[in-house]
Amino acid sequence: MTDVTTLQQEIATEQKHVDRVYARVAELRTEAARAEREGYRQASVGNFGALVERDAFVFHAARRRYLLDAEHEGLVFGRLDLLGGASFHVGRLGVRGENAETLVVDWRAPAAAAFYQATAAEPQGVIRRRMIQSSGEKVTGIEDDLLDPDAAPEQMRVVGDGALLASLSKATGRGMRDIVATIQQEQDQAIRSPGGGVTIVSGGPGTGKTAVALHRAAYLLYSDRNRFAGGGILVVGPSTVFVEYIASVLPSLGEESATLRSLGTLVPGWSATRTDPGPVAAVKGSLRIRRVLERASHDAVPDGPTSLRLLYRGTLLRLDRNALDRIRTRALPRGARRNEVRRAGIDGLFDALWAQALEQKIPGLPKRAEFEDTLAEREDFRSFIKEWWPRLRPRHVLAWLADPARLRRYGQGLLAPAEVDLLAGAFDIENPTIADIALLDELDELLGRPRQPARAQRNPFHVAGGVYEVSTSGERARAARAAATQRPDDYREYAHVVVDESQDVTPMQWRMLGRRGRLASWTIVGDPAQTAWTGDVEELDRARDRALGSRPRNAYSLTTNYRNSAEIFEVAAAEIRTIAPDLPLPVAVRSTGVPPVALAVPAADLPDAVRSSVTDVLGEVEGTVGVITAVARVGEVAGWLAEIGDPRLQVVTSLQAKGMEYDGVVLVAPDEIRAGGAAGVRTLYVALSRATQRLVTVDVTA
Ligand SMILES: Nc1ncnc2c1ncn2[C@@H]1O[C@H](COP(=O)(O)OP(=O)(O)OP(=O)(O)O)[C@@H](O)[C@H]1O
Repeated sequence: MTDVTTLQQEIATEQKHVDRVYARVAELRTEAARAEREGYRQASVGNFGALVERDAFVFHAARRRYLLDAEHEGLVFGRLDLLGGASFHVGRLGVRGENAETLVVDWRAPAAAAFYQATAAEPQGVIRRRMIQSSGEKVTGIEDDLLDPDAAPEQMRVVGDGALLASLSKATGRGMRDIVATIQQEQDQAIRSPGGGVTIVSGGPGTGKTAVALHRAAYLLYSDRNRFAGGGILVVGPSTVFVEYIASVLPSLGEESATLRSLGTLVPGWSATRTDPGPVAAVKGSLRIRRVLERASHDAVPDGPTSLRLLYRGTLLRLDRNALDRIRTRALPRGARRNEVRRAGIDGLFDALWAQALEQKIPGLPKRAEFEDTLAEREDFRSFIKEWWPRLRPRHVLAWLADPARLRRYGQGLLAPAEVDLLAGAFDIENPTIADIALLDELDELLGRPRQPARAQRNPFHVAGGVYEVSTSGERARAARAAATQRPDDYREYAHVVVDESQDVTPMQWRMLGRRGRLASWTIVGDPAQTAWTGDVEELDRARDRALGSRPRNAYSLTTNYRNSAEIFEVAAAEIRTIAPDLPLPVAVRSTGVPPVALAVPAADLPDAVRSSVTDVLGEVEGTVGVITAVARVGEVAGWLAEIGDPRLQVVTSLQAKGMEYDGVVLVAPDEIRAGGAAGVRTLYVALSRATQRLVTVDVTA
């Protein structure tokens, strides 16, 4: 133990430095605000080039001010003392003094890497690593690691024990705890993996995969801002609940250039939160469904015209259903995109009608070109085309799958009869599921877009009538945080794509992601043991490899569970061991001495038991409490708890619980989650590993 005076003296030393840093930050903030104001004042002067320069200047000043504000809390969190006597402080932001001397090194800078990577075995020139804890601007604690005792000068003091455990024992509240100060070596290596290629991070529950993914986004933006802020970083998570949960973390990392989406909201115009039952999801997620969709995209429109009749110069020309079908199929060879080849369909009609006209020897028949022009101008012909070959949207075609007869036809030879039965009734275009979104995206590609005449390039600064925009970047600067949302809705040129909980991405979803990452490097984080996928595993690997392309890969694995108490993880581990006895599991580093509670009650008593467990757990933890239950039960359970009305409480399905973290968890009827074989066990494993402090399971007795 460190004696109190030594600790106080060391805190006072650090406080002195921290005070100096905050004084300097206050100056920098004033300078940035002044630069911003000055920039605005120049708005009415100067030529076009000067205005652009001013825009850039204002933008950078505003961004700097925003970062200084955002990173205020706990700005300095570490210090390294090096061989040779030098030392420096590490923090959320790099800060220089008036004479350009370094006051704080940014945690993402190469110089700070040793703060995370040095160990006693490999000190990397570091003698003492110091974690500085603070509240606001006040230093409240210090924890040291002496990495190279032999090199330590006599007067060097070492205080505290176990900074990591100290930070882990804090309640988490809503939103992931910011781990920037306590990143561990194995995590740091994944965070700083090269910006190109594919970085694959795997690890069991609570090993910090999500934390690593988000810190990596922040690191990439820092290390190559031009490339990654310019193109943008897309971060994809499994559900909207999860995306909301992590959304607060990126701003706290000082990053605003990342776009966050769930798999159900990746396609503009759709926001799906509903999940399909496992077996349905497996069929909808499999690559076979792509061929089913392609067939649908080439099929005749339901309720479309079944024949064409035209009176031409007193003679009736007619095409019946078979003829129309033949023309359509000829115009749509495999791979053709219906919305792009409408012209071929119309040409097919002209061919057939012209042949009839010749055959019937219509008196005074003009040349073919004139014949076509006359027809093309006729209202009856035009309205036929509109109905026979309308512009199809993905939603139209997906809706056709709700018709069992069509589904059977499209699935012929691709889907087993039992699979067709499974899918019958599984499509509701008014309320699509998360899996349907990937199908809509696929259909968008299969259908294509009508060819538009090329438009003249617009000068982005041109407003109208020769007037040029002069204040755009003022707005841009104010909206610096919203930069990501300024991209068009269907933006697909991301510089980097981060996929969290990647074990649950289906083959069809990999295709959807692949379309958004054609030019990107990738970070993929996941845990195969947590997957709910019941479909073909090889197919899944193939689809993933295809999306990631031949880019070089770097794999990292994380081995320490920072979330669960050892007591809680033991229960989760026992569950997954029933199907994977040899699976390497992470080590939970923290013990609370509080064993999880396992209740079993008759069905009639379940509501009361759940209510009282939830009330107890809310009383025992300071932060959030998650009630996790099978999908089919969630509405009912939410009803039981409606009266509690505590904002810390969240009722979620076992699928929505993916990636989430709560201080206390009440798991309702775990058997119902387990039902359904290995995937059920994996889903239950996820649910059991969500709690940091308290876990109660409430089973139903027979
Ligand atoms: N080095 C660390 N120091 C302190 N806390 C950490 C560290 N790494 C991770 N944590 C914390 O551990 C918890 C779990 O992290 P995270 O959610 O990223 O894990 P995960 O691997 O994505 O989990 P899962 O696969 O179970 O969803 C979070 O509260 C995170 O802040």
